[in-house]
Amino acid sequence: MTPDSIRAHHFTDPGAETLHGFLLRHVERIPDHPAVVEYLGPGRHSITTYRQLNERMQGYAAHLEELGLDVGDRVILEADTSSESIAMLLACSSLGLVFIPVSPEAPELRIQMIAQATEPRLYLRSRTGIREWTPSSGGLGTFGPDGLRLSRPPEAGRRRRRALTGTDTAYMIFTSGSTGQPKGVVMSHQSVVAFYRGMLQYGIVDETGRVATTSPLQFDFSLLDIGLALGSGAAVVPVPRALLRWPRRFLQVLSETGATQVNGVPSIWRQVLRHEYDRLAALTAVRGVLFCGEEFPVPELRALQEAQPQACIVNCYGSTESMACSFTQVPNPLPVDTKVLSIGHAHPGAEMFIVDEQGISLQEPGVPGEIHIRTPALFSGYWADSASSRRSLVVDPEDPRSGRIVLRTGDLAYRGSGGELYFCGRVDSQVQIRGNRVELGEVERRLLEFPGVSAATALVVDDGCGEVVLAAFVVHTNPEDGPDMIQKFCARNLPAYMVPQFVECVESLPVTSNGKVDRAALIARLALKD
Ligand SMILES: Nc1ncnc2c1ncn2[C@@H]1O[C@H](COS(=O)(=O)NC(=O)C[C@H](N)c2ccccc2)[C@@H](O)[C@H]1O
Repeated sequence: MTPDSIRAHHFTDPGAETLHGFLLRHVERIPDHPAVVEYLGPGRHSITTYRQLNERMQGYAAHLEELGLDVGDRVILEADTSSESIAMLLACSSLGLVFIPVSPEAPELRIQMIAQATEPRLYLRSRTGIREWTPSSGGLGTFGPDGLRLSRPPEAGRRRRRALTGTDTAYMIFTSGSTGQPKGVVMSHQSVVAFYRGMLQYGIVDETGRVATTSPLQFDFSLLDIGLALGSGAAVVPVPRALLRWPRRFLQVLSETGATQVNGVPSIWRQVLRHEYDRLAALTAVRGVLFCGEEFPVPELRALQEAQPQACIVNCYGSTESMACSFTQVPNPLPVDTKVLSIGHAHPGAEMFIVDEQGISLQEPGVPGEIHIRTPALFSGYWADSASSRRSLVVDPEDPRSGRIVLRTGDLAYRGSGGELYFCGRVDSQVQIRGNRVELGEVERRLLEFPGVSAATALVVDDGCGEVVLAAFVVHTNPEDGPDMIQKFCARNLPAYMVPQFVECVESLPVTSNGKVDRAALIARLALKD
């Protein structure tokens, strides 16, 4: 029986796999090593060491601990990635508080929806925040380098839990809701640590690494970046969101902070490749690039490889429900006939497999099936939505009697000759056009073969008369080749029902807050054209 007097200070069972335990495991060994390198403007950046990060976390945790919050209580963190927000998420983790990152740029309605759904005990905003709106109930505060300031304490609560276990929730990420109501992906400590352990076996960065992170904290890509850096004894380099859309400034941040690894969705490279190719090529300190979230258009990927021949480019596939799944190095140079990138095999400790509509596992090359993932990094479920959880967390179709749960991804892939997988769209992105089943990705890949097209998005809209219209938006560098040239090219290379009836050349594709192509915005633009 452990007397209370020697109970762990932060209610953490020493044996538990916890997020804060994992991310701070190098503190004792390299206390004076850079943990976070923050760009402050031309010629200025600040360094937070592992010791300083740990001290700031302990300071935040000591203040939070006085508030009578309990394991499992929710804390909304409105912040971008910074040394403070990392220290704050670690502090929450050390007390078993569930942090829910939301972007300072997130629409008010989205934050209100998340607050209403999760009933947070505390709403914390980084000191640099400018939002006027605040939740009407629960504790309220801001945090910065000088600590946590509460403008409204949380209602008094009573601690019921005795210790934090690995199955307790570390964080919740709300999906973008691009395909319906945003869902809260509930991630346990042991799942996120299991994912980190799998990822770190690739040795993507070493202790000299500086990992530039370009995703909003509300997108779990940022949590991958933080885990990749701190788990490797390297440093996190947050790229200020406001500079990301200015190619020259984006590259200046990378150059002045000494970034060696640049992580982000494909769209972060689009304007850089178009307008600052030479400055990108001058960035010789970059040793690696990792992208995820959607397919990287092959013409743009080739341009990135040419500008950064020394960089190892990794295609990271996965969904928030298991954080990510596979890390596949892009061949350098890409073979000339490359149409689709491999998403390879799952990280060590996990396994991807594909099944047909009957749930039969597919081994033969070239036959598409739905990706399922066996992994210890599974999410716990969607917050307050057991029906959706049951659709994603299913018994292993290859061994249903075992009761073993796997992730059903909703993604389609087929096997290559070596058993590796090739992503080929989402189950729900299969559309019927005049009675024919069409994979929109196949139309996009064909559009990308037209000379000068660097990015393309195909989608279907209802023409109001019960028919669907196949439309395409393309980023195209030879403006004299108009949409009709592209349509003729498609007509020569695709069956008639796959030829976009509407093609528009655009300077850039709209992106969501997470940096993915914003298909809803494109559909809305089409609707306005009627
Ligand atoms: N490399 C890909 N090629 C092609 N389609 C993809 C790819 N990575 C995802 N996707 C797509 O994006 C979906 C997941 O979307 S998501 O839930 O918003 N999560 C993410 O996109 C980020 C994901 N959690 C993550 C975070 C950190 C590293 C890797 C992956 C997947 O189901 C795929 O459809």
